[in-house]
Amino acid sequence: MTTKIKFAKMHGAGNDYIYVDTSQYPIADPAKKAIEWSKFHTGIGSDGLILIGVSDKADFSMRIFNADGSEAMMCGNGSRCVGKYVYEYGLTDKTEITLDTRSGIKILKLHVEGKTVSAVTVDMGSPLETEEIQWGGKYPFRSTKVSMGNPHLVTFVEDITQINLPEIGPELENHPLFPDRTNVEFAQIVSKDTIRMRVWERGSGITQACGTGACATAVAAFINGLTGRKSDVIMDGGTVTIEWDEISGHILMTGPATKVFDGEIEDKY
Ligand SMILES: N[C@@H](CCC[C@H](N)C(=O)O)C(=O)O
Repeated sequence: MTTKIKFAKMHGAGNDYIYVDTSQYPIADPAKKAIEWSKFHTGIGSDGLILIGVSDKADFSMRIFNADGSEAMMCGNGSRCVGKYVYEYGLTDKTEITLDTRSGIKILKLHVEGKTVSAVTVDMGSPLETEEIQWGGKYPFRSTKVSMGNPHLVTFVEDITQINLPEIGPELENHPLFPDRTNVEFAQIVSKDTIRMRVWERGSGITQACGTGACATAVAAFINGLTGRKSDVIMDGGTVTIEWDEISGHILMTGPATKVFDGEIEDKY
């Protein structure tokens, strides 16, 4: 059988996903569709698939599938785009939205200009665990593990241009220390409130940006005394601002959300 699925292609700082409103277009096998549709030559082309749905605990729900079909716990850039989607497609007129994710309920604050959402601030909750790793041998650096609901490994280096991310990214993603694999960030401190970061994402490879990765990087920078509580994280596709609130202990991520195009694709099952 074949049905037609309407979707939106959106990106947050260049981190691009296919967004489907499952209240209108249920997807039977999202892991399979994420693999098929994410392919650049034979699919739509994306870093993965995001499903927007209903929730009995929050205004909306979000599920995120990487380009390899694995389901992740959370997506920072995706959550901002979900905020833009539900407002601009008329699913809500609220500018403060609760979002049910596999890593808990997140609060989105929409920055609206006219009828358009230009940016979104997401309360990402508290970082769950942090741990320092002193590598030896092949890896001449120290890294910080940070969980933002999903796992990250952040390494600060003097010169980020010297990092061969296509080689070291998958090695660290699949290192035996991380049985569930990990997202891998390399970062360079630019100033007390600015960080340059590149990412190898678990399940998607090099992406232009990673919201949870930016949060993890800002957390690792602060706990290592490299920055203050608020910093801009500059990634290949754009910049997000991360603030670790001293009173709540929560991470606030502010950044852009952009629609690229609307489309329709046949779902054969
Ligand atoms: N790009 C996302 C994170 C997507 C999930 C990640 N690859 C994982 O497997 O944990 C973001 O913006 O946070």
